Amino acid sequence: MALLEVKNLVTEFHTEGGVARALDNVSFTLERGKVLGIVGESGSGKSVTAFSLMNLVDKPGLISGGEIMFNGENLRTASVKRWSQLRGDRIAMVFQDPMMSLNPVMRVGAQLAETVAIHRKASRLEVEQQVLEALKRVGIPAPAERMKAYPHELSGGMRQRVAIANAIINKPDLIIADEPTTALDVTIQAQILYEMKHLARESGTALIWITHDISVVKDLADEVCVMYAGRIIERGPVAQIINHPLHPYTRGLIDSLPHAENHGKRLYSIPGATPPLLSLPPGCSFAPRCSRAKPGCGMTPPVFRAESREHRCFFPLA
Ligand SMILES: Nc1ncnc2c1ncn2[C@@H]1O[C@H](COP(=O)(O)OP(=O)(O)OP(=O)(O)O)[C@@H](O)[C@H]1O
Repeated sequence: MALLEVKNLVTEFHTEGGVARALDNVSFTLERGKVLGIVGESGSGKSVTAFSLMNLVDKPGLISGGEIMFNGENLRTASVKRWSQLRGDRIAMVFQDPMMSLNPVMRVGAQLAETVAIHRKASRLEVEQQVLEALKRVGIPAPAERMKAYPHELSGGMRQRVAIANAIINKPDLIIADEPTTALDVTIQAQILYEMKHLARESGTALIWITHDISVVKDLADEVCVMYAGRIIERGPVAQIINHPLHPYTRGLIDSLPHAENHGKRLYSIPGATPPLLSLPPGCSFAPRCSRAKPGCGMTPPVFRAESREHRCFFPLA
């Protein structure tokens, strides 16, 4: 049994202008200990996916359809009490801004200790050992000293490491990381990516890594879902997605990456912008931006097809 099975997940926002379907029948599977990358431009639905999985979608948003099976349990019907047991223990999240999960007026050690103590009974000494261990595992130097610090006394990179330590401390089955390295400089980004992958492998934790940058998932993920306007438009093993994308949108994301051959040249960018969810075109939502689009593409939305791989395109790349 897969750790996580998401089937036809629909999340909508009921706004004054109408109902915006931010997730439209999103489905994927994640095995224990594996890394899934979710990529797409701004507004494609990546964060809404994360918040839906954590049951953190707030009004005017609502999960209105589909199933989220986690360890065989249907999370769509889980009670508030069950969610408080799961969140921070079996499923944890790391945000782009570490202060989303850290308390600014609490010392680092105390907050990590609280994350442990909420979920299990342990002596003060045992908890302290666990906190020290978690801080060490995320590469924080002099962890005994850092335990006494407040978050604002740490650098951005260190704060993010503390947030990651807070996420891993109870050895969850799943960590959802929503662009956690975007605000950090490139060397720290690379270190954190490497360490997260290592941590996940070591402890059998599955990882969902959300990013707008497809190059980030290249060395990190096992599988990738590419999202566009609330739908997964292509899904598969990372090497296949990067080396042989089937959807022109995925191709566009890859072509927008800087690499040796386009050094010094103007970088490619996909023309146009993601359409607003309240006025999606009737057919393929990427068609208005797609250089390969044919008249039929604008008629009906493409369904998910599984040919050589799963994708949503009427005329996939060879
Ligand atoms: N609170 C909200 N009210 C109304 N619509 C919302 C709300 N939150 C999200 N949406 C809709 O869901 C869409 C997807 O948002 P989401 O935050 O998931 O995008 P994203 O892919 O994570 O983008 P980014 O990389 O910029 O964070 C938005 O474009 C917006 O139309």
